[in-house]
Amino acid sequence: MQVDKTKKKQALAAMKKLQLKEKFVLSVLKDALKSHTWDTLEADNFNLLADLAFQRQADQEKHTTIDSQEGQQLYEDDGIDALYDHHVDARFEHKPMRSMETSEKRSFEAGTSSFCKRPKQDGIEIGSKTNTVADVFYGPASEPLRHAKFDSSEKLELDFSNDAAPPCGNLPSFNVNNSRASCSAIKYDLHLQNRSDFQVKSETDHEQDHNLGGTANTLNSHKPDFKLASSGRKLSEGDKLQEEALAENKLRISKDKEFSHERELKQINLKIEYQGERSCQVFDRREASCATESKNLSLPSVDPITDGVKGGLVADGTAQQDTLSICELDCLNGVRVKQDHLWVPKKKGISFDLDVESTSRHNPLDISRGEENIPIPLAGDVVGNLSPEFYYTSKCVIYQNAPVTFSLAKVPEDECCSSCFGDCLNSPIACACSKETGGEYAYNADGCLHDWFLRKAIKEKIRWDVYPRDYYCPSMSSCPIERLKYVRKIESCKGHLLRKFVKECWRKCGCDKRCGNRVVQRGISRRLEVFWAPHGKGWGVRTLENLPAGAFVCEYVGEILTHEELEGRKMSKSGYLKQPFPLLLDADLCSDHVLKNGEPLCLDSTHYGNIARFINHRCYDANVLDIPILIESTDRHYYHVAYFTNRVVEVREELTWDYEIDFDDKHSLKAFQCRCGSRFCRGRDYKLSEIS
Ligand SMILES: C[S@@+](CC[C@H](N)C(=O)[O-])C[C@H]1O[C@@H](n2cnc3c(N)ncnc32)[C@H](O)[C@@H]1O
Repeated sequence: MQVDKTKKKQALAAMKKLQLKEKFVLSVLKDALKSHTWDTLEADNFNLLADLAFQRQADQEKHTTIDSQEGQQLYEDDGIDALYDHHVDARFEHKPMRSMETSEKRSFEAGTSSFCKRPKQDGIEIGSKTNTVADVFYGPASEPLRHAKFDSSEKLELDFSNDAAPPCGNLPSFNVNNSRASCSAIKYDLHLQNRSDFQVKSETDHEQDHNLGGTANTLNSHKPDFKLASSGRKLSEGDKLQEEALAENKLRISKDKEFSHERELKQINLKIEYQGERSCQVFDRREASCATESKNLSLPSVDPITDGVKGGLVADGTAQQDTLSICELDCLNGVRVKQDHLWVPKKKGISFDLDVESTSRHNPLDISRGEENIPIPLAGDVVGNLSPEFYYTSKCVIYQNAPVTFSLAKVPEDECCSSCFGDCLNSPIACACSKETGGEYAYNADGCLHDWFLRKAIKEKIRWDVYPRDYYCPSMSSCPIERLKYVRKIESCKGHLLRKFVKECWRKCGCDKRCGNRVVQRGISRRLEVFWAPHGKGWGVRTLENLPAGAFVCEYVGEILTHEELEGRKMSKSGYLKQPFPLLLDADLCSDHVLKNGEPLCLDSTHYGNIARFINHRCYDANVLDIPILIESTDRHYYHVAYFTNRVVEVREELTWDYEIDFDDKHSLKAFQCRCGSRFCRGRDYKLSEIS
């Protein structure tokens, strides 16, 4: 059957949105047309075609051989294969969700189908490749970062929902461009499309500022958070004007000075002008701040814009200059805001200047301060410090009492490979270090986890998710973790997942440092970046390169604490641990050996940590998995926690990990309003119930 070019183009465009390759789609289309009419294929925005394409993709993937049958046999089949097939599809976002109930199928609309690989939440495509401001300014990550790049014809889609709040909470956010060569200031006019969807059209306005070293700075994704009056509520004068301002596209945000990207001392002048005919207070200034977000981020509720306002603004359109008292604010993230003038220019509404000083100790080009093999940059699309402040360390450090000592004498001869040479992976006989994984190395020659190991580890987690009760701690109410909790009623332990460990070769082994069985100890080798994550999650981590499944991302590094010490920390400071997440080293807690108080350990990256402290949580279908790694000893009560990708992860995708939060546990300090966006989100009900 002949299909005209336009139709074919439409089909390809729709499939492209689902990240299906053109060649692949053409071949599916060719076969599909043998048994289906064009009309059925194109109905519901190519629903059937998408279905067939994903079916074909799934069939092809089924035929992919698992690379080590012997290794797989290591672990006897535990009967959860069916579950695995069901859930792995969900975890592997890039696979079709074939196992979904038909009733779950929503009508397909390119990019929103239930078969769409990227789940959506509230209409926001997670990890989507729409033009974010950062994308437009910096281009795709494969291009050198931090070059001002802006196509004034581009329309930027900015998300003014609760998502892209600047780290400094109350401050407008702006880009810092580290390129010293170019210099441009960009003015935006905000255009109101509808109440929840703004679009920002740009007008480039190149201004050279040689006085400040020619450093470029672009005002970016300003999140005014101008709340429109909710329907049903009587509009105040301010609300009305605010709505009017937005509706009339009269709001202009610009900055009029360049500044140096070095964070020690920075002066930024931002101007927000209302360009309507009517002057006076255009919007409630408190509402112009990111107040909602600041609550989530535990930022001070002080509003630098509103605080200190002296006197009111005139309502009759005549000019009046108003001065703010100096308001200095130390946001938790270290940004200090100094504001000394708020003035109302004649006829043109309001305008104000903010001077921002940053006091961060982190170098945005490498927050690791050279601790890692490769720099860990802080994405340049927002200004703000990493909060709360911490010291970057690439190796775990003992806080005080943790009984962790390593010595060569403690490593038994049969638990190392002193007679090995070079690369153990090339040795015809697997060395003693592979005993932990049944005589097979967990890593392949590319330094990634073998598929068989990865799949087992994923299954392990799924089993845990589905049958947590199978994992009750044998010691139940005497669980060493529960015993330490400062709650009146000691609850019986909800269980600890007994994990499969990987043992790496180490100093007592005869092999080379480059031996293939030494991956985690060699440190980060992939290009990663800390960025301001979408959907109000705060900072996050994304990859700047495509990662295969099983790739080592980073280790979770922090202070090694005893449980008593951790509980003490929790008690000592209200709100402590709200940001970084302490991690229990409980991968072997349920074995026969019952640990005494003080023995169970945990890692806390609040004060000392590495990039892992920025990895955000995602319920269930996160793309990285934590694997316990033994390096210096085979004593499982202290081990390294390493993150590996559990599927292919694309460049610029956010890396997420399932914190295994018990959202039902109201005592848990860990609980937060989950904004992971996963369709399997466990925290959503919690969130809704908490809000209502
Ligand atoms: C380990 S830190 C991750 C880095 C953190 N976003 C930051 O800005 O430092 C964990 C904290 O991040 C936030 N977070 C992580 N995942 C989240 C999610 N799915 N939804 C909402 N907040 C999240 C929570 O505040 C949590 O306590």
